[in-house]
Amino acid sequence: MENVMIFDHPLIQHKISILRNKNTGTNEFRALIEEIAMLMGYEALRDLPVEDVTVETPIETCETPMIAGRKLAVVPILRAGLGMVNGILALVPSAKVGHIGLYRDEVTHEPHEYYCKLPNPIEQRTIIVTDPMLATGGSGVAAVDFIKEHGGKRIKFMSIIAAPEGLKRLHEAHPDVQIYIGHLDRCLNENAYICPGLGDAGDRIFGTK
Ligand SMILES: O=P(O)(O)OC[C@H]1O[C@H](OP(=O)(O)OP(=O)(O)O)[C@H](O)[C@@H]1O
Ligand SMILES: O=c1cc[nH]c(=O)[nH]1
Ligand SMILES: [Mg+2]
Repeated sequence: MENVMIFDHPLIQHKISILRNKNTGTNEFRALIEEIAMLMGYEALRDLPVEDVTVETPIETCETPMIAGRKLAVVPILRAGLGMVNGILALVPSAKVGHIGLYRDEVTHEPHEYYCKLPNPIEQRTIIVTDPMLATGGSGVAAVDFIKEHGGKRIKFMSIIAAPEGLKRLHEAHPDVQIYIGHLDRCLNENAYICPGLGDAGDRIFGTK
């Protein structure tokens, strides 16, 4: 699938396996989510724009590329996406951070928006949307719809675990969005949870269960 990258790096797979374990506690879970986001971000930011700056080395003056951090925005989908933000900021500390608050209705599984604040203007920025779980894809599609309505153009979407249903839905709704997935799982269950998945990512990151 064009614009879809599914990671097969052993470090990412190893860390995802620890996340899946129901006995992994909140501290370790949170740290792993951040580490995986950083590893995925390293690859997802491969095409980040750079600008030449003048630097004096001990030998001579040269023109050398640096990342224009102000051109990146990280936009987590609350709550669980928040857990990935510091992993990206460790790579690009000067990136701006927006927030989109969405929760899934427990019965219909439809996303409901409760908060949105994006860096302004957003048009010129590369935007990385983070959410560890891409299940039905409803939240991902709604978040990207929203960012596009606000003028966002260069959008990347990063999820640690995806169900085939959610990946297909997001890719079909937004084929221009570059999607990065840590692992593609088997399917959704009757409650729209990912199988085998890792349970409720937000609850596990914030210890709310
Ligand atoms: O692809 P979907 O079917 O839309 O499901 C995925 C969404 O569900 C979870 O959020 P949740 O509603 O549990 O909110 P939370 O992050 O606050 O726990 C998850 O973090 C995604 O945002
Ligand atoms: O498996 C799932 C599906 C949606 N949200 C989660 O946190 N986990
Ligand atoms: Mg949740």
